Amino acid sequence: MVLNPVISKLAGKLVVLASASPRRLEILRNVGLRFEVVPSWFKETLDKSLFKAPYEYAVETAKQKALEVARRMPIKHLKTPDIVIGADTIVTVDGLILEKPVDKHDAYRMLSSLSGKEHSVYTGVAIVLCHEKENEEVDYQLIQFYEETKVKFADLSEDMLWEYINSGEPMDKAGGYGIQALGGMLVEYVHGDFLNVVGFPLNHFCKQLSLIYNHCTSSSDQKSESVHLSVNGTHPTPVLSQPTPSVPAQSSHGSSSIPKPSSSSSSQTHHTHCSLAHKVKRKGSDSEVSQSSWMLVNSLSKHTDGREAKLCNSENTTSPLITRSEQLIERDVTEHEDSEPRKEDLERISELIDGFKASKALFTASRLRVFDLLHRMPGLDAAQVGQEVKASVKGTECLLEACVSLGLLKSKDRTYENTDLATSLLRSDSCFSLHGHIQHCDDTLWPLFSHLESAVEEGHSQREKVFSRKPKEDTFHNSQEAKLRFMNAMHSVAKVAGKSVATAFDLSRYKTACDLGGCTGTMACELTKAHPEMSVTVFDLPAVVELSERFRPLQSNNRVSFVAGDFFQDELPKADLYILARILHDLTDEKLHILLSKIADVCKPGCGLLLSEIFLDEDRSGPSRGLLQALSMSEGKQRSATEYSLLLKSHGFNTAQIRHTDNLLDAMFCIKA
Ligand SMILES: O=c1[nH]cc([C@@H]2O[C@H](COP(=O)(O)OP(=O)(O)OP(=O)(O)O)[C@@H](O)[C@H]2O)c(=O)[nH]1
Repeated sequence: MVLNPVISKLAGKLVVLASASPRRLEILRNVGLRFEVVPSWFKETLDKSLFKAPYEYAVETAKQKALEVARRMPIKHLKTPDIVIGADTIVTVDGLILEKPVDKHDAYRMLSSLSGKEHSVYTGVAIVLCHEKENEEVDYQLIQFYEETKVKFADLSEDMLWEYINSGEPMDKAGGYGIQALGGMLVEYVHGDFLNVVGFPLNHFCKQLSLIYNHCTSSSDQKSESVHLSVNGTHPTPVLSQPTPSVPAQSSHGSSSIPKPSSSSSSQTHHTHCSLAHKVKRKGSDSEVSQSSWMLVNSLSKHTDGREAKLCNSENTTSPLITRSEQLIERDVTEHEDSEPRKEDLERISELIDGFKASKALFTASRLRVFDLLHRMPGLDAAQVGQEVKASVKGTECLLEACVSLGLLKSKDRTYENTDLATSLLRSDSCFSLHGHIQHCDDTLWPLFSHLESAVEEGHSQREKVFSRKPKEDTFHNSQEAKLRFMNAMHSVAKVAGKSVATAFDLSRYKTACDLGGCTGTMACELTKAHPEMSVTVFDLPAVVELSERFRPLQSNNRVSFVAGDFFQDELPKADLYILARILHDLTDEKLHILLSKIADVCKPGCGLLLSEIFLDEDRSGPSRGLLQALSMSEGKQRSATEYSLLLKSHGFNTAQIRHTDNLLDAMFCIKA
């Protein structure tokens, strides 16, 4: 990229944005940066009174967000990113730090305190460079900075304030406003980087990147300190995990290649303070070293030997760290070709090879209701189980032993009982039973996957061949039993994932919702539980609505009602929030646009859309449950959060928040512009 060559230096690196903010995603995506989004799980609860200046709080929060993801990824995602970017935006006025409002009254408190005044917006940014070493340990280097922008609000009348609050825009935004949208109308002037207010100081970020990749200063100018990461199980915790209040900012920094900020006053157009100081404890010494620098570079290492890693040296304009990692990769390749296979590689491959056997053992035990039986009668031996489930003793014994090895059953003196996992998820009558989903996998997906080779060769689903029915015929043209099985599968997934989706966002402003294709009403029920003032209409095909009566005693709730209809053909029920859970991934592009256009037509500005699907990683490298599902899908396709976001944007819905729930389904909340 000519405009900013440093962006292209990141090509080929695994860059991760540790943020759920759709604005940060858009700002970075717009300049051509390719990255994955892994929102941080760090809770923004640092004690603000520990920080001398507000920007220190923002920088520390950004650092904790980025480090949490940098540490989690090798363990949970089984890959180590090259760079993790974290950010935190705050507003300060009258000595107070304002973050995102928790409810409408909080938004009112914030916005009325900003009315008619100038305030500062700080975004703290942390860039964590991860360097995987030969022994699979990871070195972390940390670069932190912040940007300040001054914003002046006009005087806001009560009517204006409440109209703005009721638009729903303030809720997920620092200080309770979005300068890029309706909130822009409240602003008299902006002094400084506009994008910094929106959530990411792009210009400053690019400067820092070029400092890392292009213009390294000498190692003596750019000191880096080793910080010991104490290893606690698989979650190393840095010694500096607590906020470390800094000494006052210093502006001078040797021969740093980034110009010093000009002295700032409240009327300056660009505030770029970057002097931070942290106290780092050296291994083997109790002395605390204060470091104040234009850019703070800490090398955080899991090593306990106190070795220092330098980011740059004077002879070499590229970071020796990067050169070293490239050398490592080269050597690794040759070593792996010649040497014996590694134990963990063999284990991984065996696990994959045997995966289908494990699935089928689970499906069979589930179909024979082994988990129900052992819940009622724990401590049976193989002969007793065989007798109860009408199966051979020999076969039952093999199945039970296999289930023990898979962690589904426990055995003692050749008798069997359920593990906690089986009790909670595998019994057919447990609250979070996945029994219906497992049966669907066995009845429908298993046969489809045995024709995977032809599906891949021919590029389309093998449903017709496998179930001898025309592709246009869907599940609901089949027997009552098939319909019920399908509904059971949907029901069980919605039971397990429903609460995470329903509670992912503050939807309290919406009083009427409509769950399109809401099946048995499980998600609707979870939404009414999470939002006591909300009523939800489940809109689904007449056959589904009729059969859903069988599930109703499970979720008796007078705020959930059912309307029969076809969302492609019939008028949609009126609502101010529409829910699309596990619908879009299964539709062709054409159907998808028909449906989204229909929703957009009935939505007024401010109406919400709650989307729930599996969101693929931005580079489509996972999660495998999403990618494996795609192998048996008939019409649609799996998408990343960004792809869904752009799709919805093309129908006038702006993404307000995205949640990777860590449950079976992720969630996205959009607002009609
Ligand atoms: O004018 C605007 N001001 C601020 C925003 C958005 O506000 C949030 C700030 O919150 P935070 O920094 O905590 O980030 P989160 O959204 O919670 O995401 P993380 O996962 O990174 O914690 C941020 O989204 C700004 O974009 C705005 O949109 N306009």
